[in-house]
Amino acid sequence: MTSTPLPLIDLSRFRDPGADRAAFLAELRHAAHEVGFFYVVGHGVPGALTTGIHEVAKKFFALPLEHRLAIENINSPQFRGYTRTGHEYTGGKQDWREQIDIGPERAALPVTEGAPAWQRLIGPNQWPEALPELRETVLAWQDEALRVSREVLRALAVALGQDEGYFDAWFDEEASTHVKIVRYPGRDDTEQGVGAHKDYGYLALLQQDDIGGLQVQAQDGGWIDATPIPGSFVFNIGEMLEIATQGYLTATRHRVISPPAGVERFSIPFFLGPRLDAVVEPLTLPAGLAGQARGVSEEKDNPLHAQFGANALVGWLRSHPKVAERWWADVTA
Ligand SMILES: O=C(O)CCC(=O)C(=O)O
Ligand SMILES: [Fe+2]
Repeated sequence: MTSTPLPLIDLSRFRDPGADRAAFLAELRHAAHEVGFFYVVGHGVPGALTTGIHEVAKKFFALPLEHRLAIENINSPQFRGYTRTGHEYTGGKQDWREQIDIGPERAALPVTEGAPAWQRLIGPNQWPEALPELRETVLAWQDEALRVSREVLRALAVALGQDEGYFDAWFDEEASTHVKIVRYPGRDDTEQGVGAHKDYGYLALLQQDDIGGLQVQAQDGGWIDATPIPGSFVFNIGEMLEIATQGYLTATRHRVISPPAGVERFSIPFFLGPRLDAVVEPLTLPAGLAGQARGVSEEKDNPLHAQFGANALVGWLRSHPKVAERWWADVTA
């Protein structure tokens, strides 16, 4: 275990005419290239909203199991809704967390012959009737998480020598957003809260409480604690940015160690990806950076797909075998 702290980026410096923009961009580029994980402050998200979603998350997981199961994800071909503790798998091993998955609210498309399988990821969410305030709080938080992540992505585009709007072309109305509301119950027997993995979109933003447990893999293979910093979000690079930059940025592996027995941890990750139909192309890096691109990682158990819908679908199928078995047997076969 290493205790090197992750870099901290003050995002307000990106638009501040009084700030040293070149220094800001160099720091951001360094954080994203060297570590792939960094804290973001100066994001402008009201404290009332971050506190509000934490409170509503606590209320949801305190509901009787039958109310949580009323929105179980097994009802949803789109993997939306509630996952019970122990029903999610990472690296082939059971994770120890319960969660709600929420995506863009859309009607499911009619299934047509020859349509790509990932189209079936488009569809409605499941919201708990027993806790109506969850929906409005999550939607308000999701708007802010989207705003902040797109701002980070614009700053990254500039730091990579592109126009600020470079990535905007990959969004339109179909921007892929995904919110998870997670509770890690404490345990002492094994440590996997969520196993080591990479995130598959462009960027992930994480709101975590003050318990800790998130760890980031350093380039030397050691694990760095992403110790909670109040008022910050933790950001990390996903696989689509690794593909877009040919490994100048890499999707960094991370995991969560379960809190000890009797302690619970809440976290709210938000994933920003391109449109499901986007095929992410390599961007042209400035000469000074291109030489530092490490190439796209080739792992037997996790081949990366430039077609985002396919990449996302593989991730869902791997994590939720019960939903896969019920709704996706034709694809997994
Ligand atoms: O809960 C956390 O701290 C991280 C969760 C995570 O990495 C994920 O859900 O992809
Ligand atoms: Fe993750």
